[in-house]
Amino acid sequence: MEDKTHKHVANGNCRDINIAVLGAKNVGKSAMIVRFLTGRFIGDYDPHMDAIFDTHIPVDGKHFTAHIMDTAQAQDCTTSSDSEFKEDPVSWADGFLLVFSLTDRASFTMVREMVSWLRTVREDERVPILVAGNKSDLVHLRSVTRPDCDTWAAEQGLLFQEVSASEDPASVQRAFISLCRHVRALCKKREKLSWTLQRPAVAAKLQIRQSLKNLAEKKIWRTRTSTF
Ligand SMILES: Nc1nc2c(ncn2[C@@H]2O[C@H](COP(=O)(O)OP(=O)(O)OP(=O)(O)O)[C@@H](O)[C@H]2O)c(=O)[nH]1
Repeated sequence: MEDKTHKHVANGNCRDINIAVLGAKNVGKSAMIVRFLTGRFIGDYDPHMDAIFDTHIPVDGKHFTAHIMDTAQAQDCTTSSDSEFKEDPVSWADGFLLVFSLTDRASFTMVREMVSWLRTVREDERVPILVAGNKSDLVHLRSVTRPDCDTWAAEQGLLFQEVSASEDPASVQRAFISLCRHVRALCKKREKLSWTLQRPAVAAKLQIRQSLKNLAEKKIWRTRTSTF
């Protein structure tokens, strides 16, 4: 755990990615993080564990550092103004892994509320979100169906994956990597846009366009006032 105060990639650093893992209690947030970081499934996790873990991972052939925040304390982050985190996960994160349990319908409802809420509170509405339905191994206890998840995810334009932290390590790996890839793609897009806007020719063009717009507005205003 190194630097907890670095800025998210929206501020221009595509080599570091902040991921906040959110969801209801007992859905397997810590289990997924531990599985991703260590490859192991322990079974029981300290429910009061809240931390940021750093790991180096490759995405599309390039290595970068992912900072992963386990929000064990935030049972409902939408009302966590008294959160014990040093960092507010909502403004800190570049991407969100929202976890629910496929055996717990209420946790699915909470994740759906979280998506709407995140899109309201984050200025960049298209903040990357991946929803993971965990505990897919507990087939006999399942209460959230695949069509339920797929339909909702498609409506919302969200990435969705079923995972099992206990039985399917590759599914957990895929979920994290896929979210990181999405964050990086967005970061690269922003980087390219800001580079383009800084080019003198583009800046001059934008300035001319703005001047023409101002002139046109002035002209409309004059025409309107001269009719009185
Ligand atoms: N069968 C099964 N059990 C799981 C899976 N993932 C986690 N669990 C179990 O679910 C329980 C809760 O896991 P945690 O990782 O502590 O859940 P959490 O969301 O971090 O919980 P809080 O810290 O209370 O917010 C533990 O008993 C885990 O062993 C899974 O994929 N399959």
